[in-house]
Amino acid sequence: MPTTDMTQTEPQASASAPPSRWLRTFREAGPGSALLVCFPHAGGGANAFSAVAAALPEDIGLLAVQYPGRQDRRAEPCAEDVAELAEGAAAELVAYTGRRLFLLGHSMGALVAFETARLLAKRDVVARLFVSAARPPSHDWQEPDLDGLTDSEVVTGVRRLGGVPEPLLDDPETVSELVRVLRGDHRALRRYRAPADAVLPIPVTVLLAEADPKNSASQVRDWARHSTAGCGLERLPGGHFSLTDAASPAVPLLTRYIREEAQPSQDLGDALDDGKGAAGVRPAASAAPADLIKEILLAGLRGSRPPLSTDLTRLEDAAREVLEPNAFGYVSGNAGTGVSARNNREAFDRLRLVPRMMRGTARRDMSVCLLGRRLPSPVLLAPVAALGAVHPQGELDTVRGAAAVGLPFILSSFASRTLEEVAAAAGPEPRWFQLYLPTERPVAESLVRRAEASGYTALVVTVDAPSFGYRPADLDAAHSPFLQGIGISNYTDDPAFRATLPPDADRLAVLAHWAGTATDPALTWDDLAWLRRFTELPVLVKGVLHPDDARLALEYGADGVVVSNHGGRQLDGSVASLDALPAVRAAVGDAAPVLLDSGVRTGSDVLKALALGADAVLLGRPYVYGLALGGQHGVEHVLRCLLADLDLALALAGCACVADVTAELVSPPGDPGMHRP
Ligand SMILES: Cc1cc2nc3c(=O)[nH]c(=O)nc-3n(C[C@H](O)[C@H](O)[C@H](O)COP(=O)(O)O)c2cc1C
Repeated sequence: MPTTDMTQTEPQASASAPPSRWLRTFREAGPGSALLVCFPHAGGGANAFSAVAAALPEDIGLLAVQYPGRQDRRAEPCAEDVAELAEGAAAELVAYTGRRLFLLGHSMGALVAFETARLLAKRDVVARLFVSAARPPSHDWQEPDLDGLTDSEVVTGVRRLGGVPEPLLDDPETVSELVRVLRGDHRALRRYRAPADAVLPIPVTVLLAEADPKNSASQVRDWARHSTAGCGLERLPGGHFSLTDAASPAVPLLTRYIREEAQPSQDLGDALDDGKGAAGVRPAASAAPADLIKEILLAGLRGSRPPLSTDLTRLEDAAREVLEPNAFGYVSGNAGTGVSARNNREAFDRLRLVPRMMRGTARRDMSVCLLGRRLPSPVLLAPVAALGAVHPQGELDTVRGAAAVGLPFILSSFASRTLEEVAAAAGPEPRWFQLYLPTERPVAESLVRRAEASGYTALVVTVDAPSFGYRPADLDAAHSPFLQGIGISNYTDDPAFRATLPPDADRLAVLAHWAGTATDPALTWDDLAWLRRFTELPVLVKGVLHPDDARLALEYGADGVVVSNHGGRQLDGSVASLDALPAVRAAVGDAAPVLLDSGVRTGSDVLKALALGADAVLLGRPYVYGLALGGQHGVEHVLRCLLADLDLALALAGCACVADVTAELVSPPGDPGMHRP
């Protein structure tokens, strides 16, 4: 039960601010400066934010919303619903168009701030929404009906959460006022229902206090479903009222976000940069990938840190915090004992690089030519099914993030958005389509024709999944995103697929039919030859580990192969892709491209794969975790980090371009890490 704070002093009236019904100005902070706009909890008033205002640095202004029915608006009745509060605040915030607004809502205030941000979305004034001690709008908050409780029962709830000094709770007048306001606010809160389309185009940061009895990481994770621009979690010490405590532990964090996003000062950027152009927070179009390092460090001087770790191996743990457990199990899970996935990492870790010095690597070219097209770097995004289980914008945010960096996204057959929707989101950037050959040939043909018509420039036929692997993480939870209908969008409206269904098929019948036909355990190489005959698109065969399979793939018409053990998700005890790579490359020769995935996490991993004969690599789970943590921006962050790491690794290894990365780069004979083809 949110509580009130009726003890604090009034904000200073600002000489420049117009008289306002809804907004109290704690500090204007000068024209053009960023403004933090605070929305109080149920029972609370604008003054709840006086400690935050006092602790914020002077370059950030602070306004707090005053709801009717309390403090200087005591004479007015409390609002009937959250929408009324949001409309009041938004109507006055419009006057601040031209400033960068950061909305901060505490407890019930988070819903009001969220609805206010929705109302202001078209005006593009709100840079970020911070929500504290609050469950997502789509959740039932399960607040008690205070009209059915006695005053002393209400006060017991207030005591449990803290936030009101104990002596005030012994004062009958304060208690009666507090209970009146709380009852009014709770009526508005209980009436609130998030609209179905309640998604913001701005990033959201969730502030979660470690000892908040009302909110846990699992209860707040669905905030991610309400933003298309990414959602991150920040932890605070303390309880439900940690944000507004006198110690204000959130202030350094709020300051960092606001300074980073409130139009960085060009002068400062110029002064700090060593004369080669301003280093803003966003990358310059012409910047080398490794310039990301300079950008991050310069932004650090302005008080900001990257929103996600630059160590991509740490994103799995971070994603565990924000993903619903079944979704996390689906993405992170492996086949059986997980040894195949461990083999992948062990193979990368075992191999040693022997860098060369003094080779003039000031300018590097990471581009590669693949299937007749030049790509900016030897990295693609691996096909991953059902990305809608990870983020509401799933494949759309992924392809947008990939397009921002210029890397091709390989769309899975089992996507949660149709291949046409994804093509539209990709714009002119390259995209490939991964095909699971279904039992029904007309369905395969229809999918391929649609991919051709939608501008996909290559097909990746996955052959290591005649059935899904034995994955205890999914089985223990008796969970699969597909059973919820996530990941079958390419089929449900496909005319050839629909033609194979009985006319009266209900949802379950559609799912059962899809599950029984979407992959084909009876496939042989002849099926590849059939595919080859009816499409002009280049075809790569994914999931090859044995050199003879690589030879057969080419013999039956493939244009290249992807060495992969599916990230360790199919056959338990499988050889690592990296260990299988040299023999596959030897079998294929120089005639066709060989790509590799499974276990790639760093720039040095990419270098090792290139040194052992790969033309390019596919990145798997790291970008999926980026998607979970930050939508499109999360994907972009992961890709930019990997490319910066790779660019730097090339320089440090003495390679000016990808062609310079040869078997000579891996450790010499006699070393236990020796892996030359
Ligand atoms: C959740 C998940 C779903 C996947 N879905 C597909 C798929 O639909 N088609 C496919 O060919 N590979 C799929 N893969 C395998 C990836 O394409 C890739 O081979 C693997 O993720 C690489 O390993 P890594 O995650 O260790 O980088 C999936 C992998 C994951 C983690």
